[in-house]
Amino acid sequence: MTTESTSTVTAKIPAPATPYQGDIARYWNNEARPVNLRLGDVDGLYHHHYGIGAVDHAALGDPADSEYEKKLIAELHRLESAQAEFLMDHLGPIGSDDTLVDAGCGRGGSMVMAHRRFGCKVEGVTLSASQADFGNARARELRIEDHVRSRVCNMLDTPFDKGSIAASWNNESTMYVDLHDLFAEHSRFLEVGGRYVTITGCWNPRYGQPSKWVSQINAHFECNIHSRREYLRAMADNRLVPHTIVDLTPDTLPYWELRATSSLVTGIEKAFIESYRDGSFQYVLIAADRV
Ligand SMILES: C[S@@+](CC[C@H](N)C(=O)[O-])C[C@H]1O[C@@H](n2cnc3c(N)ncnc32)[C@H](O)[C@@H]1O
Ligand SMILES: CC(C)=CCC/C(C)=C/COP(=O)(O)OP(=O)(O)O
Ligand SMILES: [Mg+2]
Repeated sequence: MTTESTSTVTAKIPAPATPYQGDIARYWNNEARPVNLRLGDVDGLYHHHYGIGAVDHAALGDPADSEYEKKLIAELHRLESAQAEFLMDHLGPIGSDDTLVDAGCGRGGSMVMAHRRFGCKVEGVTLSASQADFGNARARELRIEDHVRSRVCNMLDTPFDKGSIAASWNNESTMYVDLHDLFAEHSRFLEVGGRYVTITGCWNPRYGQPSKWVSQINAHFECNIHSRREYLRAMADNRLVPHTIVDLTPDTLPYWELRATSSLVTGIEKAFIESYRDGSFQYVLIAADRV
């Protein structure tokens, strides 16, 4: 929907902090998978996360119908937006004067949703200049650029003042960073009493070690999935006290099972489905209070 390639915010792009961050910037600068763009085209909210909730089979109708694929795309998108709404349900009371931070903001779909829901400012950071440009162009189209801004910035080293942010989140973006470094930074810019929320995939310590499926997901996305144990330990070490933990694994499986039947498959569907089924991988929400 938006293809502008320049923006005032991203005009000066900082050098990557590490060679790995350079790899991740390149990865997301070059990403243009139909499974993300065609879903975003449904209503202009572009996500890079997965979905939760029951599939509405009545809305999908008959697979033999010529409109079925279009309905399937709309249904996958509805489940992805439901995931972002569920994350936002856990941010606590947010007023229009507050500022939120989306750490690893992708193309900015969640930022638009948060602004629409709370009327607040939302600051997003991504390593990818194309993503930041895309998000800023979308915000201009929606005339919300005074409230919603993406910038190219390392989430481990942000410009936000100490204690200045009411709530922050990572939506499927924690697997690219060291969790101690990440939570130290959220803890620094969050106000005391503020809320931190993540939805993430993590390997399950009860399984033992990362399964072959988890290793496949890491290789596919060039990321490094952490264990559930690591999240809780790193939060505890950084004044983030878990308030709510929800195992979303059963809620995300219908999304994956539906996606696996679509024309937009990317080849990673089997690894998610098998690892969620064998218990080696979990999809979780963790909401924590900054104390
Ligand atoms: C899977 S996408 C998730 C995007 C978004 N949260 C969403 O839900 O649509 C991962 C994002 O993390 C970002 N990312 C990874 N490492 C980062 C870092 N060190 N600093 C800032 N962003 C980072 C990538 O640039 C990308 O935008
Ligand atoms: C839960 C885990 C382990 C997530 C890894 C991070 C990631 C790449 C998320 C989805 O991005 P995307 O929407 O660009 O991926 P896809 O193209 O597969 O939809
Ligand atoms: Mg996607």
